[in-house]
Amino acid sequence: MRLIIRDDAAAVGEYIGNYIAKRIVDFNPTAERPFVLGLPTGSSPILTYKHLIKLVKAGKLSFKHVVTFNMDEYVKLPEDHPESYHTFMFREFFSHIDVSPSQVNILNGNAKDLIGECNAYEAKIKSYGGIELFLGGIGEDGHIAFNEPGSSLQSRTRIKTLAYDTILANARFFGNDISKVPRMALTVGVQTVLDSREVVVVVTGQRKALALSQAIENGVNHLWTLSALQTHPWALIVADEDATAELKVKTVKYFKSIERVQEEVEEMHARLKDTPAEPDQVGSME
Ligand SMILES: N[C@@H]1[C@@H](O)[C@H](O)[C@@H](COP(=O)(O)O)O[C@@H]1O
Repeated sequence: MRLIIRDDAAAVGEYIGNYIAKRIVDFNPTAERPFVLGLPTGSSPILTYKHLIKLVKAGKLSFKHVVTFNMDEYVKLPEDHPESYHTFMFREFFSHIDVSPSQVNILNGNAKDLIGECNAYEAKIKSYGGIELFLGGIGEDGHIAFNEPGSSLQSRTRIKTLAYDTILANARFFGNDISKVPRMALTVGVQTVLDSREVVVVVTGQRKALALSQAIENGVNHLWTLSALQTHPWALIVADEDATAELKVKTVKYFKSIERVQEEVEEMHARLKDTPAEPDQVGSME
């Protein structure tokens, strides 16, 4: 796992936006071979979405051949409710980029057969050959998507009852009236996230500091479901300084030092690419 630390939430959004854009551009998606991107809601990814929108508007990025799968949706909240995740995604992201709604997948929390809806979602992800990159956020209790504390780390898309902490945290979106916050949601499972080829998680603000330290400094633990990321071969957490408040100095120093080494390696690769090889060097450069 890698941890990248930036000064503030805006710098985190810019970093992740550029990171995802590079992945999509390098993948060179086509209609037959689309880039499959998993996406979250919440306030944390908004600055990433804003940066991606900027890149699309500047003509540097296109979502024409990107297929998206959202992490979760409330159960029995009308799709056009201002706080449904359908409304959120179109308001904050999809309506500003060149993605066709037919390429957008969001769980239907109003489906008659909720279990069937969840199974069909997993099957649809598989039909695309899995998710290339899953972007996620975390709750204050360390949940990823709506995989609340105690969730199976092998869970797949299913119905989940929300933890009281999550209901309290999300009441701010429902006029601070907890009675208006849905009690259940459909969510991808921890294993659904782990199955993607790459996972990138945005963690910003001091209120996420405890969750971040539990997720990376202690063992894999179902009470902090983000910690399952420790078992993923290609996971990246991008945090702001505030979110590192509970980390050990040693942890922060370690991840900052490997970021510097990584940068040096990338610079070296870029230099090698830019320097035309002498004929007698060609063999050794392959
Ligand atoms: N289901 C979502 C999560 O996917 C999100 O990560 C979390 C954090 O939200 P915020 O980024 O607003 O703190 O909120 C909800 O619980």
